[in-house]
Amino acid sequence: MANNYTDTTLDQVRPVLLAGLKTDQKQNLDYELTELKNLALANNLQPVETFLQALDRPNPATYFGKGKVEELKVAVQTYDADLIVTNDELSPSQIRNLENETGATVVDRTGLILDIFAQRAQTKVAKLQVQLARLQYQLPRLRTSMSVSLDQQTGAGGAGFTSRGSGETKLEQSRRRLTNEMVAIKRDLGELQKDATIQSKKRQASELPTVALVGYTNAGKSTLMNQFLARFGQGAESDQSKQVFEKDMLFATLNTTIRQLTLPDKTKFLLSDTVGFVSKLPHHLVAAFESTLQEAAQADLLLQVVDISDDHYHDMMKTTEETLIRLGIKDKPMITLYNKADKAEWAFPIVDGDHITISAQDRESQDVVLDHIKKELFANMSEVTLHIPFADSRVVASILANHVLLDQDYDETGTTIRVALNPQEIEQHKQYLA
Ligand SMILES: Nc1nc2c(ncn2[C@@H]2O[C@H](COP(=O)(O)OP(=O)(O)OP(=O)(O)O)[C@@H](O)[C@H]2O)c(=O)[nH]1
Ligand SMILES: [Mg+2]
Repeated sequence: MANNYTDTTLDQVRPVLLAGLKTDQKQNLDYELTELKNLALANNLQPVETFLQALDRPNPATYFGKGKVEELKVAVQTYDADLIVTNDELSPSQIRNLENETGATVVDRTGLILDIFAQRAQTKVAKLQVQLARLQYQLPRLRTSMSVSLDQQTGAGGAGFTSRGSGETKLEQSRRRLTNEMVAIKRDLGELQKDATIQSKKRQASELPTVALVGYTNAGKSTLMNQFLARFGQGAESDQSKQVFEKDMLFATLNTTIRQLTLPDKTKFLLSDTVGFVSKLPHHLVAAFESTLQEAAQADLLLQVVDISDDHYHDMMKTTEETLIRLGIKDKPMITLYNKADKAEWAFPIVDGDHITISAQDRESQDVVLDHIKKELFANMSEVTLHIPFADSRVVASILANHVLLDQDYDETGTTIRVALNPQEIEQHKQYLA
């Protein structure tokens, strides 16, 4: 099967061949290839043709079988394409052999994702995390680039050492350089993340519940965050410069932003926005972004944002679920937001249990989402009557700073108030229970 991406007007971008294996009946190749194509486009590459082969298992030497390798070699010349992108992560020797056989540079899905992350990284932490992931990916592959020329000289195709002496020493030097760099990055990240840990502890101490936006990349998480910030952010946070970055592109967000929202009824909670997911997220990247991604693990409630205008939205939801499990996040309360209903031409807002169809920019949708968040977060609140002596009147003030007053009365000994509190707060104020 060959897809023709006929848009050849973009001559400034590099033509690229996509190639993948079908090894498993259950595999959703169509979804994976659409993703791969989008990842390539995000890297300014123009896919010109897709090559697929059904194999029970990848060829250990060249990943593809002999015939397909030959086809790729011909296509490299036909399209004058010097790049092949593969759907799976290849071993260093598979990449090297495929490069030798086809005469093109081979980049696997992991390499492609790492390159996009590298282009997008803005903050110091994100830059260090991406660089760490890249070095970890490069380390076992060092021999690839070094030995391409060596193999060509000696005519050796298979794995193994093709050179001793100066070449190997250089390899050793490169390895040491990479390893040293990785140690330095980890140290710097450790320092920067110490601050983050302190802030996270402070947040926990503030006892405000946390809600985390999660989901596939480009689903609309940051857009929703900005809409809420503009309406309920803390003073300056509703100003444009304090908004998070939202854009129609893969991996617009690479860092985590947490902000406090205060609703008109005084309800307060923290909302976090973080990196989006894609299927087969490289494990080096997950490891390097661990602390960034862990924000969701700390949350009391997840909001999974789904782009229902994308035909593959079911697969994207599956990818999100799988990624959450990989991060050790399961059994957390979650509200699913079917977003971009305006684009998909679905009716909105529509509530179906914990699934809500919305459009991120629509106020009514936002209100419905907030109602649900409140129900989830404060489901365990109960109305109580407290009798607080005048001597403790600052307790009245502190409760009313965060809660809506349902009823109030006075007598000669103190104030009686009726409010909805959570179990911890009830415990905290139990001496005043009337
Ligand atoms: N039509 C429509 N577009 C939307 C909606 N929500 C978001 N978008 C657009 O979708 C694109 C991606 O939005 P973002 O908010 O950056 O997506 P994200 O989930 O934060 O993406 P990453 O940070 O890359 O993971 C932007 O161009 C938004 O304007 C919506 O409800 N309707
Ligand atoms: Mg975002």
